[in-house]
Amino acid sequence: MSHPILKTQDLTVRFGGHVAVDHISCTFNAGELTAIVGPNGAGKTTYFNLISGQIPSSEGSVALNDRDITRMSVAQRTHLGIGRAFQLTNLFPNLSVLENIRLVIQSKAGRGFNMFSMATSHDDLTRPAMEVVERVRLADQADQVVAELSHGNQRKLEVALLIALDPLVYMFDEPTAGMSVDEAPVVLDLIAELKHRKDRSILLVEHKMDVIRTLADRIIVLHNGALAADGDPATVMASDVVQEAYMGKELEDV
Ligand SMILES: Nc1ncnc2c1ncn2[C@@H]1O[C@H](COP(=O)(O)OP(=O)(O)OP(=O)(O)O)[C@@H](O)[C@H]1O
Repeated sequence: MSHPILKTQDLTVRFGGHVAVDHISCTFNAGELTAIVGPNGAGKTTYFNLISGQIPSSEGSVALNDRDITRMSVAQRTHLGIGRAFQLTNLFPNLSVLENIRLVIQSKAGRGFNMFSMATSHDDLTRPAMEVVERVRLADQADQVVAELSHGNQRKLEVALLIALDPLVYMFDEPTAGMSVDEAPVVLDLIAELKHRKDRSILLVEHKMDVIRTLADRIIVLHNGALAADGDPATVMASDVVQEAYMGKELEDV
């Protein structure tokens, strides 16, 4: 049964006189992938930043499994189960793909986040890390230093790190941006696989209509920082608010 995992209540942030996120109250359920859409400047990234703790809110609250996390740091939120892809990238650009994933697994296992404690004998960490590497089809790059990866493979690594972390709330911000048509399906398949985890909630900021159509169970629309629509994809996409909000803007295919 789907249950609420993440809740924002009247979540608001002001930059000077500008209200970038305006009293957004929304609940995100387990087993649900919610696409967050809206025109440029609508507040999508800022809403993400408030949920993951990148910026403090001016008003309102964020709760994870009914626990108030509004004043917690990014690290505390990550520990409790908020997982945002980019937070984890380039942790150690001079370490290999496998080593980076192993560090996340090590930290998740409660053994601290200490790269100096790494040793090849840590088979119990290397094996699950290698499984993740294979799952995201980075096996050929497992020993490659992260800084030298192609853009597409760096994006795959973002997803890999998140899978290794296995948070309660997966947050993806345009996960296939800048990827080639050959590379994007791997990432989309991985996100689709995550949907089988019925005890997790997935949030996805996305402009590409085909991606939304394939993955979303629900769409919320932000407009001028406020929640303008919320519902199943077919209903929301056909709504006046979406048609008016975009009017030939960047949401592809509307
Ligand atoms: N740190 C900041 N200081 C001042 N204004 C900001 C700051 N961050 C965001 N804004 C403003 O808040 C509004 C929302 O921006 P945000 O980046 O969240 O929109 P978005 O929906 O993610 O847009 P895009 O699709 O272009 O990424 C914009 O008007 C932006 O200029």
